[in-house]
Amino acid sequence: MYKVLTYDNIAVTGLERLPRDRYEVASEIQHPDAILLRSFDLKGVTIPDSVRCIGRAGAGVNNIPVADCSRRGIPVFNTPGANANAVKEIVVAGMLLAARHICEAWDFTRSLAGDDAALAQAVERNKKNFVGTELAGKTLGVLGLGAVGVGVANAAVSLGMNVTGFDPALTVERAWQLSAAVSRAGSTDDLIAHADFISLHVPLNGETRNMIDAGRLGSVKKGAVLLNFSRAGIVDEVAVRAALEHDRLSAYVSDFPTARLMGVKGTILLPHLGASTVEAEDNCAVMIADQIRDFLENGNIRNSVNYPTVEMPRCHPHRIGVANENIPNMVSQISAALGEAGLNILELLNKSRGEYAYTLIDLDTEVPPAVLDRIANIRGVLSVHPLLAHRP
Ligand SMILES: NC(=O)C1=CN([C@@H]2O[C@H](COP(=O)(O)OP(=O)(O)OC[C@H]3O[C@@H](n4cnc5c(N)ncnc54)[C@H](O)[C@@H]3O)[C@@H](O)[C@H]2O)C=CC1
Ligand SMILES: O=C(O)CCC(=O)C(=O)O
Repeated sequence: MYKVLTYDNIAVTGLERLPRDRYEVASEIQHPDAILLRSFDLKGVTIPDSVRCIGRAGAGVNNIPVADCSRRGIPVFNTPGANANAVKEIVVAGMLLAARHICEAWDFTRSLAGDDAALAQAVERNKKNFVGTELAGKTLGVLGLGAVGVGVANAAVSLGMNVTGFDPALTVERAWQLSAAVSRAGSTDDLIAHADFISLHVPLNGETRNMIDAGRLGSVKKGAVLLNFSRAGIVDEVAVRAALEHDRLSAYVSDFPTARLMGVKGTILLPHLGASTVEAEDNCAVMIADQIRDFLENGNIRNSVNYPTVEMPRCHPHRIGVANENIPNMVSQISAALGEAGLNILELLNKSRGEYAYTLIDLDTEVPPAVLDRIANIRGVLSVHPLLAHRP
């Protein structure tokens, strides 16, 4: 049986892709082969030696110690684009909440009492306090044109907004998806200085932490709206608070409430709801379950954030997967260990990505444990796993 340890709620539709006669899936389990999670912070957890892969049902992997996993030969998978539509829709909602003062207006309405005539009178007398602005004709700046950013940019174009975007590593695939009406900002600073609405869609990493800081907030258009459905750490919240208090920003719409921003005028804080739709949860769970299953059973790697894509059709019963450092002589040493044991290689696929590489090898017979040990002890080999067509 394969053992899968889950953190967070993973949609049943996805878990059902792991057949119960071959997979034990539980939130408490000894010696797991795989870990399946959403936003649970795995950084403070000791990952057992038995773990062969980690699956993130979602996009962001800042909750996973990816560098450590890489060094241990553990691929980390995510589900690119699987929840992007859900986030796109909530960002549009966020712009409307801010532009039309819907939260304050709703609070006001809920405070009313009386008969219909009294309600109508209070409504008509007070609605002037909630006059908003329309999105059409305003400029939206989208920072990060990945799965979510492109969706947000295109939706805003269809709402009549002028949209500008910036992404120094825009992929060809995303460029094809992006509306031709979206203009290219010259830089992050350029985007921030000219937008009425600024929406952040970059991953949280060393480069993006606190990228929206006091300096940048000092250059926003007065009364701009900042939307953060990416991660709290992308903004310097002390600077955001000051920008709200000095009316530099009229609103900060964020999916990540933090103590410093609670109750601050102009904040609209949501409980990390971006991907919380039935559709997104199903999409992410199905995609990640399929990916970890294909890895555990066939060694195939698809949508890993730290190892190369390596996919080889399964035509032979005996296969091993080897993760190794991307250094000279690895494949020759691995094939020598197999050859010297009298094992014949039928197919071999080796791919590298940065400092790491991964090799799939199909053989004519099963690889004995002593040979697996010998491969595991080659300097630079990080993990080696037999991939049985049918695990007992
Ligand atoms: N609130 C929620 O529930 C959700 C939040 N997210 C967050 O949104 C982020 C983006 O998600 P996706 O669009 O699916 O990821 P993605 O990987 O498709 O797109 C991220 C884009 O950001 C770009 N980028 C990276 N550094 C940049 C920089 N310094 N300046 C400009 N662009 C930069 C990348 O080139 C890439 O195109 C995730 O990393 C996650 O943190 C994602 C899904 C749900
Ligand atoms: O699983 C969730 O609800 C959070 C989704 C998210 O933040 C992501 O995909 O990066």
